[in-house]
Amino acid sequence: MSKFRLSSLFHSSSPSNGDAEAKKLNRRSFSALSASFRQKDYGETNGTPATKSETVSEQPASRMIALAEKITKATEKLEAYMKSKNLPMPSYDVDAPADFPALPDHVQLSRQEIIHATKELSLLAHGPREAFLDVLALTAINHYGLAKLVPVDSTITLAELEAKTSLDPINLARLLRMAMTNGIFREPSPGVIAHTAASRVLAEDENMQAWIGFNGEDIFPASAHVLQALEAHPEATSLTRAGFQFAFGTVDKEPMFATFGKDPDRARRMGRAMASLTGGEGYEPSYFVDVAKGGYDLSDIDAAGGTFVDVGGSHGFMCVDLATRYRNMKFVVQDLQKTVDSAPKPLSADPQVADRITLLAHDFFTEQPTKGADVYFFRWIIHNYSTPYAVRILRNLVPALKPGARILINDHCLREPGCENPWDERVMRRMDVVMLTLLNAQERTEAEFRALFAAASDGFVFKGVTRAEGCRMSVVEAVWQPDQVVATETKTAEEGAAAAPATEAEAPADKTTAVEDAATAAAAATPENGAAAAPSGEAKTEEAK
Ligand SMILES: C[S@@+](CC[C@H](N)C(=O)[O-])C[C@H]1O[C@@H](n2cnc3c(N)ncnc32)[C@H](O)[C@@H]1O
Repeated sequence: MSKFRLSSLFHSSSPSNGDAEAKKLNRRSFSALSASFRQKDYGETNGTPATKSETVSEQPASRMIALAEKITKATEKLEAYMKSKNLPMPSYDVDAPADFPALPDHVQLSRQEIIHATKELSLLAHGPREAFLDVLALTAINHYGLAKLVPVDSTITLAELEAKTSLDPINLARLLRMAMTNGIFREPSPGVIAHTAASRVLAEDENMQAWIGFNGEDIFPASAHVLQALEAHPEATSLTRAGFQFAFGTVDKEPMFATFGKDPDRARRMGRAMASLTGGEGYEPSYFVDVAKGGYDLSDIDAAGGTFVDVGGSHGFMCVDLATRYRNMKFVVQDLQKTVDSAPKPLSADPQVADRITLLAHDFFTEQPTKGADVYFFRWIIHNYSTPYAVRILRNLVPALKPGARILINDHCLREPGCENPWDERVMRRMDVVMLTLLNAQERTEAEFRALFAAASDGFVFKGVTRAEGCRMSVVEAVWQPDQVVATETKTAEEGAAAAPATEAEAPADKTTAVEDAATAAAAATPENGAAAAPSGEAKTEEAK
């Protein structure tokens, strides 16, 4: 029976601290919630999905224990029967039977009890915000705003609800009832609809609405077309030939950001969704800024009054944090013209901070204009691009680099399968596949980052990857050592086929124009922009800092 066990996700790896826990539960981001799987158990205060007989506020802990006991008893019954009949125990070993053996009714009942009770226990352990699993029902409920039409404190009949939507009664009921199987809404009596904690989140949390909309209406259709994209263009490097373009009829026409640039509501939805994902626990800028937390130490550069360039730095929130910590060095935040234009001015209320930060319009597909800086920093940039584009971005630095200049990439860095805790592994690998789906881009392993620098120039000496405890993002570092450059011209010619975009549609020049057109959308995808509009108290607005 060894392979058939409750997920290790439910085991706590460290006891929770009251303040930290409260902070986490208040934080309205999906990454924050998922992080609780890495570090905490939910304890006795967590709610249950409401059932007909029990509500969230009644005896939540006893429901968890009752379910666990039910699972144990039913499992014991099932196992006793199987042993008595000499049946093979359930297993996921390669030679294990693919189907359960036929069981007498009373044993089959035990098996069903295990399935239902583990599902309910799993929902409880996830918490209401993570109950959002089945795509169609959820997307439709979100699209039609049904959660907002159901009163929080009372109930509504299906007929009353139908009168408030354009959905017909049959489809309305079937979508709601499908969602109920995931703890979203409940039907306390036939035809009467009430909220659960999960559907209430859907009614009240705009970040969640954005996340479900982006997932269901953008990522989901794009995912369904990834195979078509891969069949047609197996190299999967073009920004205009991803699943997204096949889904929305824009193959060889425009990258995703350009499409979103034409539709501000859709762009805002993506911005808010991405902000919720990457703006929370495990992704805070402090993991880079705060040396005590394992962040990157810039004291030597600060002491020398050096310069830090944040390439694609949006509105400069990282540099504001860094300049607040390091009081001597200077900062340049580079982004597309429209993003620079929309940045708050001054960037910080503290003139000592603001005066050391320069905002500069720069397209990273052109030559780096800030020469001789100490650090060139890319946060959430390189993972947006397939290798030919990423190499081009790095190579555009070369004319500006002085010996010893550091290039820091702040992205996910994928470890060997199974080395992350299961939840983090899932989050990071899902992000990797979403990058493929939308942009033909990717998350990278250390070896892949190393290869990226090697393809860009021999002058980049790869230093390695560091990652602060509790952070999902890594810092990938290379140093410019021009004496390492050998036969640059020969190498450039040799690697051309591998590193340079092969077709006109893939050429960065193409992409640059499209991205310029879509600067608003691209900017909307940044954590601080999305969070600025969010209701959460954790919003990372510049004003808030
Ligand atoms: C995903 S956001 C990352 C922003 C920021 N580095 C962070 O950590 O949140 C990507 C940023 O790259 C900018 N960007 C996109 N294309 C660009 C280009 N060709 N040149 C410069 N910046 C660009 C966008 O405007 C946006 O601010």
